[in-house]
Amino acid sequence: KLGLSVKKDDNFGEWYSEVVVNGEMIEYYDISGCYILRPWTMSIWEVMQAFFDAEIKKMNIKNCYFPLFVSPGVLQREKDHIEGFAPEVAWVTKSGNSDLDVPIAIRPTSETVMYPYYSKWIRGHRDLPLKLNQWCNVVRWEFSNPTPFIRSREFLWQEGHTAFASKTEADAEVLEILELYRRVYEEFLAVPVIKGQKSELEKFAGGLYTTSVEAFIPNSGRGIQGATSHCLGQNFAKMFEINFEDDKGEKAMVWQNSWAYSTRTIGVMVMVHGDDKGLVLPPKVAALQIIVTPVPYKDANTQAILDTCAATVSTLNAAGFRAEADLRDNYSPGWKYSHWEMKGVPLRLEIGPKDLEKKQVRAVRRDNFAKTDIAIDGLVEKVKEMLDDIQQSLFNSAKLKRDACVVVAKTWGEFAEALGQKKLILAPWCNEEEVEKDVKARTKGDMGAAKSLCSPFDQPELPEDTLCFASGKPAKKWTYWGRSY
Ligand SMILES: O=C1CCCN[C@@H]1CCCn1cnc2cc(F)c(Cl)cc2c1=O
Ligand SMILES: [Mg+2]
Repeated sequence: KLGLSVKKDDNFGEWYSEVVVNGEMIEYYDISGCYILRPWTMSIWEVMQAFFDAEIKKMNIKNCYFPLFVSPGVLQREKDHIEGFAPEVAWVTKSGNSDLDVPIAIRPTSETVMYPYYSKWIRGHRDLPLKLNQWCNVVRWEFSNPTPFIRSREFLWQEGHTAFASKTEADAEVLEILELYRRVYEEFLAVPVIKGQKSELEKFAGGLYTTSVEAFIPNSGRGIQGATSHCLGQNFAKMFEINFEDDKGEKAMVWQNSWAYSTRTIGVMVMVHGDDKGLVLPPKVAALQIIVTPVPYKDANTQAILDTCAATVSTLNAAGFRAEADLRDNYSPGWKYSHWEMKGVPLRLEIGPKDLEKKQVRAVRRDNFAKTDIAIDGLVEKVKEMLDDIQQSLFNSAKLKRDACVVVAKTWGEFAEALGQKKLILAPWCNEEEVEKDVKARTKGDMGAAKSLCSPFDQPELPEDTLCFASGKPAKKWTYWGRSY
């Protein structure tokens, strides 16, 4: 396993697919758009899952599991927005040699699977709020260029589906969940995101409004939806007759939300932090935070070096860190350095004869390659400090880089120029759907059209006479635009 054959800034697509394979996160599979998630990926997924699962349990949201298979009649219940998605529904049509009388769909999302039972279970206001989540896989047979983690035909996610007696409760939960998504990205993956609302054109067609956390990939100049939290209003309640007798004895429809994040989060993290030596993992999610490597020297006391490595690992593990020693004697120190750098391990501790003598270790950071000699005495404290600093500085540098990509555009000319420079564009918009469609039409091309990404909750000042960048009409709000995944 030598180094990468391309540089991140020279051939981003090729760099990405090599990094996820050489970093032992992904193995390509013989079915297009499907990928093997190796342990190095699953450990990252599990760290995020542990955090998010604990947080939703504090909100009294319960986990459940609904079937993978959807009967066709039920899937078509929500026909208005389904027809747009019909081509990506995967169907089971046979078992063994015999055809099924009725083909069965594989869930692309679970609204139509779950809501007939919400209707059955919700009778009176005492049955509310009903708040369920499931950790599962979904299948969408997409045809646009598949990319590990970012766009695959099967992916892992959580999908939350909640029902309330009032809109107020639903509105509050939408934002509570969105804040958890921000924390997943910013506190665990060290990726900056923008919280905002989707336009009418970009929102989930079956819902009332959509909020999202939007990330940005500087190398490709593309925005990417990081996670999404919808208020569904009473649309699904109407369709699936999910109503209840309220405390005044009146019949009322429930107010619902649905929200999800997926393994796409991991792809975003790789794209943002990776470098030309491979993965760069934020310590919070790294399966291995510290790798200890012996640097044996011809006549030095090799056994003492190996013993010190092992002892250092037990000390660090006892202190709650995820540390291992690479004591394999069939690989050189140099080989080990590039191997663990490729896998993105945040911190390496080298122990050679000199270090043994001085009762110290040589610490090497993965993010900036800084080398520091640390006394074995007080090692745990120093390692904690370094890992915290790596986590914070990964976020800080990603935020600086993302902010440097943001351009404010007030006219079409400025917008088009910024788009050509692969920027993330913040522009005043009249909020008219026709104008948004026009922007898409005018920017169509082999790089894909520009689209609205979100209108940030954190709105900059909008002076009275500000005009829309695209229509020249009075602007209503600031909105982020760009090409996207
Ligand atoms: O984004 C979320 C959060 C978690 C629960 N679901 C919603 C909406 C999902 C939209 N969506 C997304 N993709 C879909 C693909 C399909 F083939 C079909 Cl039939 C439907 C959909 C579809 O409704
Ligand atoms: Mg889709």
